[in-house]
Amino acid sequence: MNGCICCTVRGDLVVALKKLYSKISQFDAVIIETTGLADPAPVAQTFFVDDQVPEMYTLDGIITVADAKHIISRLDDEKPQGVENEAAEQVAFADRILLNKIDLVEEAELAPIEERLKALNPTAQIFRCEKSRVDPTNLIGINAFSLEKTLQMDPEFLNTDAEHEHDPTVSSISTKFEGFLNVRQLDIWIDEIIRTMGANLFRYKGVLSVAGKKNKYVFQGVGMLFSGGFVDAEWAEGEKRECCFVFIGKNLDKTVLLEGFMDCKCSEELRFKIGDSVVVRTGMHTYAAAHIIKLWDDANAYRVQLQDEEKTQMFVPIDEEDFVKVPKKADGGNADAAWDD
Ligand SMILES: Nc1nc2c(ncn2[C@@H]2O[C@H](COP(=O)(O)OP(=O)(O)OP(=O)(O)O)[C@@H](O)[C@H]2O)c(=O)[nH]1
Repeated sequence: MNGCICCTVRGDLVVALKKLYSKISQFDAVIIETTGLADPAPVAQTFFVDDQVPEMYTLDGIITVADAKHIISRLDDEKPQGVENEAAEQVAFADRILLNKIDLVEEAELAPIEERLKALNPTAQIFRCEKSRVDPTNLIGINAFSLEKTLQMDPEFLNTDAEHEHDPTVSSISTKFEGFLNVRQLDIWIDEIIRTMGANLFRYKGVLSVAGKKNKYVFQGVGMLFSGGFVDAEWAEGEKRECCFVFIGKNLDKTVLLEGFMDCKCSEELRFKIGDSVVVRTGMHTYAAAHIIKLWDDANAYRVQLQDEEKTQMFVPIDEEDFVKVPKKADGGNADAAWDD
């Protein structure tokens, strides 16, 4: 179910664990992956305070994955009064810590990061890794969770009435629409929001239906690190083409994010056809007369050939007046004149 695993813990999670138990012969263990914003305590508590769950399952261990590039900023986050720092909680509750993405920081930065983690949790073993590649025998079947140790750290651990508050400044925004998106416009937009709000973007991801392309496009990022690309999965015949995204972060400007994403929506139908004479923007203040030679080329709306001696070819990424126009007839296709207004 959607929502916060730590808040719905006495509901959905317990029901799911009990249902799974009836199929226990078909699996070895249950791995619960919380979001980075979950409080681990109530999740772990489930294995001790429910009437039946403790007889069905043993809590083997809590593994926390820390992003080497971002963990210090998350630990330094100032939280509103009464709100726990989730990153600190997750580190403190861990039996094993994967210090992941070590390729994104200098080697010399790792030791101070580990010191910071050890200050919060002196006993958890730390594994430096990339792409979380760690021998699974270090993580599963380790019998590492200790109730005694946990109660020393958090005497209220077994108190089922304890409430926890989430940071109200952290939220998520998601939306989807049916149709197509211009991925070149998305690149421009993502660049801009990374510049303006990147530090507050904890996680963002989406699956997009790109105009002119058969394959699905997946974009995702953490903070200012964005990646996106076509994946090895085509839109199936008859499958509804749609675009969806989610942003999770702090002080999100939901209107800006929604409007920016919707601005990338486009029609697969283009205004011009192959052979049409147009005027295209070639730089900030430069324009040139051209002919359309290809539609939807490498996710760009057009490929055009300029009417210069070299017959230069270029992409026109977006089918909008700012990028490509009908030449003004009176000027006989004078490129500069097309942008006079
Ligand atoms: N450079 C680098 N990137 C990594 C590493 N590990 C994961 N990533 C990238 O980080 C992004 C998030 O990876 P996920 O494994 O989906 O992380 P997650 O936190 O479980 O993501 P969600 O649960 O989907 O929020 C992806 O783009 C990964 O390719 C790493 O060691 N180095």
